[in-house]
Amino acid sequence: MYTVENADHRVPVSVLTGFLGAGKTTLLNHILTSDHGQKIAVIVNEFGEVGIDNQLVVGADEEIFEMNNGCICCTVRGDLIRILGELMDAKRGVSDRKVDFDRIIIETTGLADPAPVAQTFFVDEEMAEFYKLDAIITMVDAKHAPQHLDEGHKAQEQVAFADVILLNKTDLVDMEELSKLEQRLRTMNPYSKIYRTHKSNIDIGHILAINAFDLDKKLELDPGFLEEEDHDHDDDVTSIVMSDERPLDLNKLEAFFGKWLQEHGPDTFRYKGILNIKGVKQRIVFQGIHMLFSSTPDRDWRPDETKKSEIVIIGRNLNQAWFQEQFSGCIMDTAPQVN
Ligand SMILES: Nc1nc2c(ncn2[C@@H]2O[C@H](COP(=O)(O)OP(=O)(O)OP(=O)(O)O)[C@@H](O)[C@H]2O)c(=O)[nH]1
Repeated sequence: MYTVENADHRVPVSVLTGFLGAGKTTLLNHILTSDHGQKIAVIVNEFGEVGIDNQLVVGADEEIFEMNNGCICCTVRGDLIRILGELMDAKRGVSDRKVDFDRIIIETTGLADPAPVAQTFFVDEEMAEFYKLDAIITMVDAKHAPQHLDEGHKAQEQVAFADVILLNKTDLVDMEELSKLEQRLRTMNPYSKIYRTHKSNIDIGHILAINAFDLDKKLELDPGFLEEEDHDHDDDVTSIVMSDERPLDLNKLEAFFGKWLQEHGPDTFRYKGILNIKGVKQRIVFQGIHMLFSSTPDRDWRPDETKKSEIVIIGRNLNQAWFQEQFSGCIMDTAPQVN
């Protein structure tokens, strides 16, 4: 269980993930050469002996830290924590080395599972106090994505975890293919923002300092998501959206969450929600990654807004009927609340 408070003083971290060759290094170069006026420390994880990516990254002012001996998500997570720890000490001035930076970007290998990387910032208390996970940015290669998604769990997971998806290499496919792919991505992950890019060219404001992990942020679902239909693909990664305006029963909800985490935690990659709980004047916001779950009271419901619970779950082989039944079981048997 984690809570996030006084988020503002912490150093934001962006995690850049994506399929092999999708354009991560191109994006990194775009960020580092843009006129953003920030000092960025970059942690590059290259799978293999030689960190070729390091040589391709431009920008002399930035500090590049390299992790070489394996994939960031498994063997080197300790290495990631070590580097983050060293950077923290260097910024605090408690080590011989002085490095100043305003934010960190971690470029992961195309094979990395984003979950353990994201979890690092919640599980380790010292990390959580110093760093704040800003967003997971996933690069998707418009040309090869359909094949990658058909073939691999990892590609699907990277889409599942994304807060922002950059649909890159738009020059290599026609509009119809692009729209079809975008729809497929949206079905897998309805709450990420999707931008189409060529050569990873994107307004930096769309990807940095977006606070995607902030608990008090309103749940932002793509408004067109529910209306569109394209069920050509049998992706194991899918999403479930549940909502209701009637208040929820807290005790039943706790039982539901208990069962959820115990029985379905490994399958639910990311979830977010806003809850309208009977007798509670604030909105309750919650989110989680697998079994790491947190919920906190947010602002009061405003008199002019409709109180509404809304839950989005992204995961693998989700049992939609089970989730819907459990959620429905938490609804108090009353008419919708009128403000
Ligand atoms: N046609 C086309 N090529 C692109 C685009 N964006 C990047 N590329 C090229 O695609 C290749 C791979 O780009 P990178 O930025 O190295 O991709 P990456 O995700 O860092 O690759 P890995 O580190 O191997 O996973 C390079 O040759 C880029 O110049 C694009 O929008 N269109």
